[in-house]
Amino acid sequence: MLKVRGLKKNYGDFCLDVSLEVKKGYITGLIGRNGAGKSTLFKAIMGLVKMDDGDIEVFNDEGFYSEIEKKRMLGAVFSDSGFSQYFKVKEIASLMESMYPKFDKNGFLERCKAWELPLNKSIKKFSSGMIAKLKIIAVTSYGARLLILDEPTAGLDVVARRDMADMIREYMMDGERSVLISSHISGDIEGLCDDVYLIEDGQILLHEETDTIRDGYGILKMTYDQYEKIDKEFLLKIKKEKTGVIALTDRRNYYEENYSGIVIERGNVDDIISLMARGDEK
Ligand SMILES: Nc1ncnc2c1ncn2[C@@H]1O[C@H](COP(=O)(O)OP(=O)(O)OP(=O)(O)O)[C@@H](O)[C@H]1O
Repeated sequence: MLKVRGLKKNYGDFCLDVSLEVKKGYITGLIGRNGAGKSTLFKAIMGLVKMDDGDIEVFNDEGFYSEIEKKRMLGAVFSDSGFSQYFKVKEIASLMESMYPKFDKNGFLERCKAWELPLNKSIKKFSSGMIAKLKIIAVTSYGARLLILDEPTAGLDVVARRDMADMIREYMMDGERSVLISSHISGDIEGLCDDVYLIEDGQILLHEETDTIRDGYGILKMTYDQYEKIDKEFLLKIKKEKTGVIALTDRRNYYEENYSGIVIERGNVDDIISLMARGDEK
């Protein structure tokens, strides 16, 4: 669905250098801290930022589509752009109907009502959470086959975040669509995505299927003595602390089977990010 190869963009000291792929039927997550390069990558994919080098293929393995068709099949949500503040939801519906042949106007208005967005109020009076909801309803209403969602959960409360995740899952139901979604709230990504890229300082540090992270990765908590004796072959990163050593592995089972005296936890995406980004080589 989407292939990014060797995309490079320099902003002074910051250098983005990324390759990634989003497969058909996949929700792919991009997790990274503030300033990691998520928005720059997404804007480059949408053609809003000029790349210094690299190659981006969208829908190339899906058959032949004209450039206008490709644009209609691609939907994006950015936190710093959206509809004019002076529009009302009803006016946005009419505008989108004129722009997108496959726009589902009734479905759009129904979902706005279900999410308690007033149809006749200018969106200038909407809260940031209401605007975030409106954007996601809009982008999933015109038959786009690939969504690029840059921190779509920013500004949403816990309930609205769950609603949004449900809406994305519903959008994915036909199996022919894909989503690339960024967040620095890894909880959002963990429950939703099929695979995850971890970005730090413009570089991809890790790419894994979420099932592999859940089933294979683990955090080992050891004394210095235990660390000295342990087989380090499957340790990815370590962090030395006053009380002992914490290590990240992608072969949790191996250590569970062979080192019963060591504390081994499953670890969530946050733990893994923190060790991948801040840990040392073993
Ligand atoms: N137009 C620009 N001109 C100069 N530097 C820029 C520009 N856009 C982004 N940058 C720099 O590129 C780096 C990556 O920024 P980017 O917005 O892509 O990060 P991000 O991961 O989306 O961060 P956040 O989570 O805070 O939105 C930052 O150092 C930022 O200052």
